[in-house]
Amino acid sequence: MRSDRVRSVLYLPASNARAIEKARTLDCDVAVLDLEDAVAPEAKADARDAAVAAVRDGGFGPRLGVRINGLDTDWGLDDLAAMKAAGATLVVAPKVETPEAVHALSAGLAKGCALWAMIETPRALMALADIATADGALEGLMLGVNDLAKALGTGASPDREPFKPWLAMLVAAARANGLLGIDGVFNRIEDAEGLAAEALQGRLYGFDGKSLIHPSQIAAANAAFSPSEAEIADARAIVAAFDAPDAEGRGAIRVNGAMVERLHLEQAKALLARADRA
Ligand SMILES: CC(C)(COP(=O)(O)OP(=O)(O)OC[C@H]1O[C@@H](n2cnc3c(N)ncnc32)[C@H](O)[C@@H]1OP(=O)(O)O)[C@@H](O)C(=O)NCCC(=O)NCCSC(=O)C[C@H](O)C(=O)O
Ligand SMILES: [Mg+2]
Repeated sequence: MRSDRVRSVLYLPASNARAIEKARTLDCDVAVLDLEDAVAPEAKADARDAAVAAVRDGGFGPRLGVRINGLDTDWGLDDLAAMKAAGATLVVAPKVETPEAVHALSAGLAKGCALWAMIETPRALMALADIATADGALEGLMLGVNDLAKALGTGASPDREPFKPWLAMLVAAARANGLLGIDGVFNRIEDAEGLAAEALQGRLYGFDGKSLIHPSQIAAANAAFSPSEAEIADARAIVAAFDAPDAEGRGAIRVNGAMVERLHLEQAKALLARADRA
């Protein structure tokens, strides 16, 4: 059965045999073999073969995806056909800008294969609502912060100030259409503190998980996107308070000094269910 747990989504170049082997041993929720920007043009065909072999051989954690090249490149259509033939169950498409692109990609996938569309150009930001409602095989939206920073001309900022509108918009588009929302990568491999803060920021904005580029980043993403002990304790207190006899017939009660309504009870139960699954 497919897992919807996407706390940690680790990219690795499909041209890197050692990384593919290593990914089979890692605790990421999703491994994404990259055929696009992490693979040089002269290595594209071999990388595609390696991705096909990896899909066929399996042995990865809960989910394995493949990021293909854009359909407007020399490699995209062959990548898509190869993934269909190999039986890939998740394809990530870079630089999706229109609902028509979602339809074209969906038409090239095997039945049951999910599609994640990368939002990483200004045109995609302007067409986000149309892309998110395109349906087809679309299961998730992924933010591509490197391409987006380049195209928008944004500067570096510790708190991702220039990205905040797009973080919120992507999550809203995902939630409005029952899609997964995956935050972008954090490039500074050695900055563990910065990664932890950015992963928590993504969680705060409502993302389901974070894109990663190195095995050392997995634990921080898994922690940030799992319910914390404090959240579990709060959720249990809300459930217990609504179970108490004096809450009967009441829509709003006081728990630990705050107003809590039945919508919070639903949230609390959902969080506890997630904690149980973790
Ligand atoms: C960034 C890297 C090139 C760094 O490589 P390197 O310095 O060689 O790594 P290490 O020596 O620290 O590696 C230690 C061991 O871990 C394995 N490893 C490294 N990275 C990965 C990985 N991503 N997945 C699996 N395993 C990995 C090494 O093989 C070592 O193993 P061992 O031999 O057992 O010690 C490199 O990390 C890397 O290539 N990362 C992924 C790059 C990538 O895929 N980029 C594409 C997506 S990023 C992007 O731009 C998203 C979006 O499009 C946007 O626009 O934002
Ligand atoms: Mg990109």
